[in-house]
Amino acid sequence: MQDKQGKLDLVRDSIGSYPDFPKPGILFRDIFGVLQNPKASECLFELILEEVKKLPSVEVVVGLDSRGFLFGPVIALNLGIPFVPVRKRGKLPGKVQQVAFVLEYGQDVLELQEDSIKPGQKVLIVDDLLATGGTMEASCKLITQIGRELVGCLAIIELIDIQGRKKLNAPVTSIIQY
Ligand SMILES: O=P(O)(O)OC[C@H]1O[C@H](OP(=O)(O)OP(=O)(O)O)[C@H](O)[C@@H]1O
Ligand SMILES: Nc1ncnc2[nH]cnc12
Repeated sequence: MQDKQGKLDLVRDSIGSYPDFPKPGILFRDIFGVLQNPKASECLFELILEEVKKLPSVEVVVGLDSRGFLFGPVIALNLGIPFVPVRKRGKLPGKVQQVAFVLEYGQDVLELQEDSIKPGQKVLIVDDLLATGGTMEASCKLITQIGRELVGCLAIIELIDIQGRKKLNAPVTSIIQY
């Protein structure tokens, strides 16, 4: 049984770092390095669940396309609550709500199925990484656009210098900070 600092160290040491990917000047933090190491993966999920259980009554976990899908369903399963995806444009069937958001080059659209979250349900948004916060901010807008209550945002990795959390009107939790 490892203590909290031991778990954090193992997870941090397992995150890959790739300079100049996918373009010059970006230091890419690769969460898949953690999932390739079962012990690190176990430690990460323990750390995540410890944080999530501090939040007030989460009733739905929303995961962001695509790396949020690696964590959201496991969190939801552990809490015994539904998992709902936010996807990039054109991937979800049925009636969807849309939010456009600005990326470094150009823009994209995120979508959420309208009937996926019931009125009054409290929502936690989960993604692997918070950088500019553009993706998380657009996802927060989707939740409030359909009139649902956002209780928190969880990013496994937070790039703190970029200050993406300033864009978000909900409590932000992260596990590993760079
Ligand atoms: O805070 P931001 O500046 O918005 O960046 C964070 C987002 O960027 C990455 O996703 P990406 O768009 O690369 O898509 P992917 O998860 O499908 O690889 C990451 O998984 C977050 O979703
Ligand atoms: N530096 C980074 N590493 C991995 N994913 C990212 N998404 C946005 N910035 C990123």
